[in-house]
Amino acid sequence: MSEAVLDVRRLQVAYAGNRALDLAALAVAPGEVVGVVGANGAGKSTLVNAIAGWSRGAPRVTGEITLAGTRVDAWATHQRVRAGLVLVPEARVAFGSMSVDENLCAAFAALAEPGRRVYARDEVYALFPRLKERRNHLGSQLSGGERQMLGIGRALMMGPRVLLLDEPSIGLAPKMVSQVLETLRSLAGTGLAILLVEQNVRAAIEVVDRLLLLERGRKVLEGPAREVGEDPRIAEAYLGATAA
Ligand SMILES: Nc1ncnc2c1ncn2[C@@H]1O[C@H](COP(=O)(O)OP(=O)(O)OP(=O)(O)O)[C@@H](O)[C@H]1O
Repeated sequence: MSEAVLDVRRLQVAYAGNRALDLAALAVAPGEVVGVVGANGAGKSTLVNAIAGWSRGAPRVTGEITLAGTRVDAWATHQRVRAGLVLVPEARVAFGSMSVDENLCAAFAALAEPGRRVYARDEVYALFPRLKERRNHLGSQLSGGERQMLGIGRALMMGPRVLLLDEPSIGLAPKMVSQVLETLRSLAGTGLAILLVEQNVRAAIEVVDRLLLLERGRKVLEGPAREVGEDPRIAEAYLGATAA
């Protein structure tokens, strides 16, 4: 496997003194899709938010986050985005009162550098023809799946090296879930590194290379998707997720 483009070590996050995450190590290589699963409150969102440098509230975050060989953990969110560490937030539209087209045009335009593909708006439309059909619709009028496509499209226009996604399948119809996840798989085929938080374990197993199970902020299992998928602890998490 090629060298990691995202390398996370000793990442600890606490909210008001309560430890929400304590992760010894996590690495994602170019072209790799790593899935993070776990029950509600396991620390999945906390993990991707801490890597992106974004948070609700004011958690205390310590640890090393290295992007393409450069430490970024002391950087502000926008600096990490400029460097290619881009979070697609959970089912939200950037600008609800702007059209799809305007939302895409408002994406910060990254400089092309080796290891980064900066998508043009029309390339996003080629990837998601549905968004092109809806180009003049307001962000607030989009369905859950269309919002997710718009979020991914905006992220691609920022020239990501690493794409972080927080539950892209949430609220989507099963067909749309597989469409979005398959698109992520094909993006990884172009060399993009993807870290994907997913409650839909069954769908995630279909597209990820490696799966990591978090419990109470700690990694309790990590391995190739198929192997880990057979572990009873994953089945429990999966059943927990479907019962919710
Ligand atoms: N802003 C915050 N302030 C205080 N505690 C928080 C905050 N955000 C998360 N937590 C706590 O940190 C822990 C991890 O939460 P997190 O949202 O990361 O879990 P999750 O695995 O993403 O859960 P879910 O699947 O429900 O989204 C939980 O105990 C949660 O209550």
